[in-house]
Amino acid sequence: MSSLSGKVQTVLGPVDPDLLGCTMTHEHLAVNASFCDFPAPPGAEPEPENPFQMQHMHWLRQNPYSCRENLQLQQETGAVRDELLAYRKAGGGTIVENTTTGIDRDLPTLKQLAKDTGVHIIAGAGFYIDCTHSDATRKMSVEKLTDVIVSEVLHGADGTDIRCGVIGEIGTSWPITDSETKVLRATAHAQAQLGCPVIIHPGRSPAAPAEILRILQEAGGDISKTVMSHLDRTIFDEAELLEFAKLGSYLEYDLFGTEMLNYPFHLEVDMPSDSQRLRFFEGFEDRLVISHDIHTKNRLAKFGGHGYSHILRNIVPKMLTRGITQQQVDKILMDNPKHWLTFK
Ligand SMILES: CCC(=O)NCCS(=O)(=O)O
Repeated sequence: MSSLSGKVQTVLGPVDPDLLGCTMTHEHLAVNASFCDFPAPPGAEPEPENPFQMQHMHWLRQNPYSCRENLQLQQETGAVRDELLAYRKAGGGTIVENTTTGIDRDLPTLKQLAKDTGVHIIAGAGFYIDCTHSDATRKMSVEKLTDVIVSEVLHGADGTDIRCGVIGEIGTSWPITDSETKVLRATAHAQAQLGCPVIIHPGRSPAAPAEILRILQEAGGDISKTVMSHLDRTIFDEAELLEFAKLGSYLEYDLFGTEMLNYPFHLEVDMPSDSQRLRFFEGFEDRLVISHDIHTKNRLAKFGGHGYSHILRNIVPKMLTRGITQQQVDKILMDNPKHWLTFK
């Protein structure tokens, strides 16, 4: 195991896990989400000419991926800084920033944001979904990919000495591609060396999460230190969720604040509302983590969105009125992230 054992690695260096406080396990503070560009679904109104105006807020919320400018979150560092200050005021302590290679990870900006706001920021190592892999990434062997990931954690990434504290979000499509399979195996090998946390973006099929865990496990990964993201758009059947939970990963509901009629990437999916998300929680609090996965401008407070404090300000009170106890809330927001993020 590495010298990071018993610590959490932030962009400002290793910290004692007890310092993390409330943690959002899946956010983006600076990401270029152009790869998400998607035409509005059949029947939707056309894109307004000047979309960031009050009268177009509803259109943007319903069609966030059909407006290219909306996908440039990396242009909004000032607004993100203000939001992180508000997040601290609302009781937030830590944010896991899930931007990996292929979607414009910006470690110097993350480091500056952490210094300016006092929020602990944990950066992600590794590679996103296949369509963002470069030719060089595709050509790498599992061994080479492992070396790159290990180096991003131990020495720093993107030509900086800023170190990543988690592997992921590692992106997969459905079906999982050859290049993604190699990255998953490399992720498992790197995790076995480092004893570090891993977080996965599954493809959009209920079969994807279990298949990913199978590949990781076969390659020596530690499922108990792995988060499966985006379950709120992936597994809807209660029995299927129960079966998946038995595999032992953390279960992540990370699209809080996303309420849209047509989920363009999979029109068969009915995106749950925030209230409906809470219905999946019963009995899982020992393995649950939650977040917003903000990756578009319209979700920032500056553009009329819910911002990074939505869970702390609005969802926690709703959890309490739905019979989730304060002790369970603390597990979900503090204890589970802390245990996941601590190096073995
Ligand atoms: C970069 C963030 C991202 O792509 N999130 C996608 C979320 S989901 O729509 O696939 O659930």
